Amino acid sequence: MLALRSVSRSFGDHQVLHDVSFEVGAGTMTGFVGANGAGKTTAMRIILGVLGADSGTVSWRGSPIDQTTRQRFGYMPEERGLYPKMKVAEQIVYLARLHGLDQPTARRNCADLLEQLELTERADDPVEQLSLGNQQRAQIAAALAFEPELLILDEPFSGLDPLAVETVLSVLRERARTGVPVLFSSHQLEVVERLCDNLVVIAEGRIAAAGARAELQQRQGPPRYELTVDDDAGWIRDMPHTTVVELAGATVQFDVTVAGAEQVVLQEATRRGPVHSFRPIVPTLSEIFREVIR
Ligand SMILES: Nc1ncnc2c1ncn2[C@@H]1O[C@H](COP(=O)(O)OP(=O)(O)OP(=O)(O)O)[C@@H](O)[C@H]1O
Repeated sequence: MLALRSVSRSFGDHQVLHDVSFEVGAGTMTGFVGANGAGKTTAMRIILGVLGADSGTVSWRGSPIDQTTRQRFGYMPEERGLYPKMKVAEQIVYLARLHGLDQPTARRNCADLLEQLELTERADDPVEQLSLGNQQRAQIAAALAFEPELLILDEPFSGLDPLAVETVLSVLRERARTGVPVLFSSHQLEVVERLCDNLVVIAEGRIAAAGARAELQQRQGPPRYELTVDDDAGWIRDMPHTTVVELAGATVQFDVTVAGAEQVVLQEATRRGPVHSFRPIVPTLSEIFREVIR
């Protein structure tokens, strides 16, 4: 498990990270979400040791991270980093070899990854001749080629078309399934909440929320329901432990302040006539964090 504890960092008198703490567990895909400039890249660079923290700690499997440990982390930096003139496969094999893999394993991993990422046909092309989306897939292959223990990816989905997002996602999910923690950044919460079960939300260098998507959705506000009956639903105003949020003729949205109050409302509705629909309203994370991520 990767753990950050109270990590702070300033550039001059601009404090970019304030007491940042979160964890990325084995086998989970964790989305690290925040607006442009929120501090995602800075935090990732601190995890990778490219940058130091002013205070706080980063640990991997309970121990501080050293140079040898870092060698086993796969990183896709924001500025990308493949050599434009080198051929795709040659470069991936080279990088895998740099991380200690023998030639046959490096070649095999490269071929497997290119196939999974649908890049096999471009294996012998120089990186600079690939479209930006394909260059991005090649970057992802490079980060994965040496069988890393941990994956840190800076905006791996930006600029990819929807089909490419699915391809990259399935490759990352497969890694996560084998126990590799995957942390990836994005400034698009609506993308991340669809792609992963765990999220870390950062706003202006502070962690606004962290945890499982389902928990983050539940922690916010009282449970809300929507009911549609046959005619005017105004009677709901007199029901106990309910607060009407919106009433439009036969359809009403209401919050309950006591668990089970919604069942009493439903019984009353049924007693009065036909019920056309009744459902809990679970807000999307984009709705919950609208103020935080713009
Ligand atoms: N080397 C640096 N020197 C000075 N300021 C920096 C440096 N690196 C980052 N910053 C500042 O730190 C803040 C956070 O930047 P960072 O790149 O970590 O954000 P981010 O969340 O990754 O944003 P983006 O989505 O735009 O990449 C920004 O205000 C940025 O200008």
